Amino acid sequence: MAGILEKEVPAGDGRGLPGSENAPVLVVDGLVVEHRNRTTGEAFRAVDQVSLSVGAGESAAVVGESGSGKTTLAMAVTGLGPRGEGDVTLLGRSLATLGRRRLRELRREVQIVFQDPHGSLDSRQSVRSGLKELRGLQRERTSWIDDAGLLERVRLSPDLLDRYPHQLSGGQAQRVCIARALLMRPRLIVADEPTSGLDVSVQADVLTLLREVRETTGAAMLMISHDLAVVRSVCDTVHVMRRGRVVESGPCETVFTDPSDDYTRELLAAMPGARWRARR
Ligand SMILES: Nc1ncnc2c1ncn2[C@@H]1O[C@H](COP(=O)(O)OP(=O)(O)OP(=O)(O)O)[C@@H](O)[C@H]1O
Repeated sequence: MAGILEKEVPAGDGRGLPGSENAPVLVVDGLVVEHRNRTTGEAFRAVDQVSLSVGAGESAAVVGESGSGKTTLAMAVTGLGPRGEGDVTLLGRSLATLGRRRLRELRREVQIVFQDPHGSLDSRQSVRSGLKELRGLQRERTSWIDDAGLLERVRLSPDLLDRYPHQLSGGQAQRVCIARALLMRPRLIVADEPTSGLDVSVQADVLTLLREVRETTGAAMLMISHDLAVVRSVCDTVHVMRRGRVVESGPCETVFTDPSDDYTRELLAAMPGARWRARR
């Protein structure tokens, strides 16, 4: 199939920011994030000494069962949740050292695709008016493509531009979310369980699309998932999280075929064989 994304996406404004093509886009070093237990009020480490890095054009996954700290980690590195202690470096800049203005500029380089596409879109806005609002926020950065062309890139008909979120299927809504992320030409895409709210029939298409977006834009991707089959189909490296800690990291092929940690083995054993063994 001829890739709709085959045309190159122009570099984002952030190309001028520190961080060469080969330098890691995201480096997390010894990150600790605490929450308070909702019942007892005691602090506990939801993320405990986590270190990882993702380079341009690479895709890293964080996997683990529910409550292992994946979302807390994603929120900390995107600045949407508590930042915690330890260091998060984005495009060569340590988030802790940046003032509010520089932090806001740097955050433009990051786009997040969430699990619930309908919840991510403003129910009062048509697809077109949502895009218009985004363009209004950053005119220069978003002027590289028109709305119809953008939708075509994510294999949606321009006819959908005048629809409201409730008039879109889950798969269509997630494609709109990916289109909105693509419009901003991010250097880092954080995808938090991007297919788990979708029908199985459209999951593979959305994953393929995410992979194409990453390959075409050269963005780095950090994918959060509990689904090892999803991770294996999209990511280069995987970090297995348990109770806030990374218990195993490595290339997907190695971790999935020859895991060194018992917990990873348990996760793999819990997967239906045909699914996680299925290669790209
Ligand atoms: N705002 C919060 N306040 C208190 N505790 C929290 C908060 N957010 C998350 N937690 C707790 O921190 C731990 C890690 O949660 P987190 O959502 O990061 O895990 P997760 O691996 O993403 O889980 P899931 O896959 O279910 O989303 C859990 O015990 C969770 O209950």
